[in-house]
Amino acid sequence: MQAFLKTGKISASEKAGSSGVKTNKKKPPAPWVEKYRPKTIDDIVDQGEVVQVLRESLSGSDLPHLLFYGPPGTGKTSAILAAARQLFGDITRDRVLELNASDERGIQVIRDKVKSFAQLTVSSTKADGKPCPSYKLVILDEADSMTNAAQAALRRTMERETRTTRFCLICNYVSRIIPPITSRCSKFRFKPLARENVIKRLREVCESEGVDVGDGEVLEQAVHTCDGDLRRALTALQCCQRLLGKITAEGLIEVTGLVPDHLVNEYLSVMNYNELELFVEKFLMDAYSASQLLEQLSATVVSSGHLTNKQKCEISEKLAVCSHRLLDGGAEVMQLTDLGCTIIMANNNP
Ligand SMILES: Nc1ncnc2c1ncn2[C@@H]1O[C@H](COP(=O)(O)OP(=O)(O)OP(=O)(O)O)[C@@H](O)[C@H]1O
Repeated sequence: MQAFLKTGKISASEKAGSSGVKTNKKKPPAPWVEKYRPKTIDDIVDQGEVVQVLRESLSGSDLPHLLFYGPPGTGKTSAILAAARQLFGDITRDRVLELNASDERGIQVIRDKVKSFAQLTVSSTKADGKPCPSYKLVILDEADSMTNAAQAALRRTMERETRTTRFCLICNYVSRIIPPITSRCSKFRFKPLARENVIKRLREVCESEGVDVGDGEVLEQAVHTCDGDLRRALTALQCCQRLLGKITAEGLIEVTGLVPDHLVNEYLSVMNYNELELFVEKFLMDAYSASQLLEQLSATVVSSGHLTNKQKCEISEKLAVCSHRLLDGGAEVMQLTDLGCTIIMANNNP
C-alpha cells in the first residue's frame, strides 16, 4: 500500500503478498442480484405474457425478434438470458452474442461484429446430438443508448439475417428506438413488480442466505425503497447486511440514501419562513440529498389526501422547476428554499 501511495502502481511483490507467499484472501461474497438471477424462465416473477411467449419458443415454436422495455430491475435481461440457456444449453456461449452499453456499439460494431456473428452458420443439434434451434441470438442490452445511425444499420442486418439470427433488444425507453426496428419486433412491456411478489422473492432470498428479516416491517421498507425494482431491493438488503451486520428498516433507509418520511412531511407542512430556514439548514447539515427529497416529495404530494388540487398543482409545478435546476447544478439551499416558499404560500392559501 505504501508503495502504491508513492508510485501509484502496485508492485509484483505486493500483488503476490509482501513476503512473496500466496495470501489466503477470502473471496468477496457474490452479489445477490447475480446469485439469485433466475435460472429458468419459470423463475421469472410476474411478466406473464413474455414468459408465455418464451415458453412456447422453448417447446418448438419459432422465436420472433424481441423488444423488451420497461423500468430497471424488472427482469428483462434475466428473462432472455434464462431463455437462451434453456434453448441452447451448453452451447449458449457459441450461440449468443450479448452487447451492452459499456461495449462500443456504434455503426462500425453493428456492421462488423453483429453482422459477422449473424452470418455464421450453425447446426440444429447440440454436441450431444440433442436438437436445438438452428438460429443464433443477439442480445442488445440498453439499446436506447445506441445512436440512430447504429440503429439504422442494425435494421438492415436484422432484415438480411432474419433466417439465421434472432435479435432481442432491451431498453428502458422504447420511444428512443427507431420505428423501423420496433415494427420488426414483438414488443413486451415489463411492468414494475407487484408488491407482494417482491416481498415473497426477497423473503426467499433472505431465507436462503440465513438472514433474519423479522415479521414484515423490514421487507415493507425494502419494497417502499425499491419502487418495483427488484435489483434495487436486493442490493439494498445485501448492503445493509454487509455494512451493519443485520437488516433493519432504519438501516435500509441509511444505505439507500432515502429521506425519512417524517422529514418529507415536515418540509411539506412548513407554514412560515423561519421554520423553512431552520429545516433547510438542518436538512443539509445532516447530509441528506435535495434531489432525493424532491423525488419523494413528488410522490407524497400526488398521493396526499389532505392537499387540495390547487395546492397540489402549485407545489408540483415549482417542484418540476426546482428538480430541473438541481440537475443543471443549481445550489441545493436555493432550490429547497424556493420550493419551500411555494409550499408556505400553498399551505396558507388552500
Ligand atoms: N421479474 C423478475 N423475476 C425474478 N428476479 C428478478 C426479476 N426482475 C429482477 N429480478 C432480480 O433483479 C436482478 C436484475 O434484473 P434484470 O437485470 O433482469 O433487470 P432488467 O429489467 O434487465 O434491468 P435494466 O433495465 O436495469 O437492465 C436479477 O438478477 C434478479 O435477481
